[in-house]
Formats: sequence, C-alpha cells, structure tokens
Amino acid sequence: MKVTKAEIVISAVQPEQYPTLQVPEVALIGRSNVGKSSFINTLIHRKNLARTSSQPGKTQTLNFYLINEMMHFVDLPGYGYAKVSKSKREEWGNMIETYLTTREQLRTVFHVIDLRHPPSKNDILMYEWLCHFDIPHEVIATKQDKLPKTHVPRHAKVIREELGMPKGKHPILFSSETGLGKEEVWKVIYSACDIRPNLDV
Ligand SMILES: Nc1nc2c(ncn2[C@@H]2O[C@H](COP(=O)(O)OP(=O)(O)OP(=O)(O)O)[C@@H](O)[C@H]2O)c(=O)[nH]1
Ligand SMILES: [Mg+2]
Repeated sequence: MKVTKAEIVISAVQPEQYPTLQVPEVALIGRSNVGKSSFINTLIHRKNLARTSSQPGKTQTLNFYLINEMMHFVDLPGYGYAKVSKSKREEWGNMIETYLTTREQLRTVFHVIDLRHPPSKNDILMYEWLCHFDIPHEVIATKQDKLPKTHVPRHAKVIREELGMPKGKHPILFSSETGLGKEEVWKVIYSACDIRPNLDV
C-alpha cells in the first residue's frame, strides 16, 4: 500500500470518543513494549507517528490513525506490565475489552508476540479470549531481526504450539527493523477490510 496520508484522529478512552467515520478498522494488541506502535509505523512508512518508546507502558489510550482516508489502525495499550498500578491495569483492561467486543467496524486484530520468547501467560490468555469471543485475529511474531536466522523456525513453532493455533495457521514473522512481513500483513488487511491497494510497495 502506498500511504499518502496518515494522521492521528483521536486518543480515546471512552466509546463516545471513538471516531464516527465509517471505515474498516484493524487493531493492535500485545504485551507492553512488544512493538505494537512500531508495527504501525513500519506498515505506513512513518518514523514515529504512533509514538514508541524503549520504556513499557508508552501507549495508554486507544489511538486511532486514519490511513489514506480509507481505514483506521487502532493502537491499544499493552498488557502485562507489572510496574503499572493495579487500578491502571484494570482501567486499560476494561478499555481494551469494551473496544474489542463492541466496535462494529473492527475487522481484524493483530496480536503481537515477541518471537524471541515463548508466549507469556497473558499472551496465551489473550489468544484464548480472542478465540472465545470469535474476534478475527492474526498472530504477529515480531522482533525477528533480533534472532539468529537459524533459530527462527524453532521459535515460531513454539509460539504455534503453546498458543494451540489450529492446523494451517501460523504466526506471521515480522520485523519493524527490516520490514519483514509487511507485504503479508497488508494482504491480510486488504482481505479483512475489503480494500484495494492504490499502488503496491
Ligand atoms: N529490533 C527491534 N526492535 C523493535 C521491533 N519492534 C519494536 N522494537 C523496539 O521495541 C521497543 C518498544 O516498541 P513500541 O512499538 O513502543 O512497543 P509497544 O508495544 O507499542 O509498547 P507500549 O505502547 O508500551 O505497550 C522500542 O524500543 C522499539 O524500537 C523490532 O521488530 N525489532
Ligand atoms: Mg505503544
């Protein structure tokens, strides 16, 4: 996709603040600091439109980005960051759950997991939760660039097995550093959102 226009629409905490524009949406979910905001920047070729940080807990609201005036990326706060207070974590959990279970124009969720490590307990719970609520989702195994190439297949297999992904499904290998997986992700978006690329990259 050639992204000619990308802008933040709103940082929302309440459903009343969600954009009213009727365009298909894809959302990013995953552990704090796993690389959700970086994933968005990589897909749209922007350095830091979605704010990133080496400190976990950077994204604290539901951030809606409008792309080419035809779709939204929705960046969600991360889960599983121990240093965030219990009440904040509950608040974020409710915010995420409300969005994921009520947003009609949500077409798919990218569930981002760190390829270097086996999925955490929270990763597994989130995966099961998405399956339980029948929310369309794809697993993204990111930070591929941080692993020696020969280790990649073994790590991808651990993620598949620990999550209990069904036969024929596999995590999409991704790197925000090298752009690996970008084309595969855009294909998922075209299909889920029923949009056509203006120009392939
Ligand atoms: N090497 C490498 N670093 C990455 C990759 N993706 C993200 N990072 C780094 O990981 C850190 C966290 O990235 P973010 O995109 O801010 O993570 P996040 O999931 O949005 O984090 P929260 O908003 O805190 O939940 C940053 O220092 C990024 O530069 C990747 O694919 N490869
Ligand atoms: Mg973030």
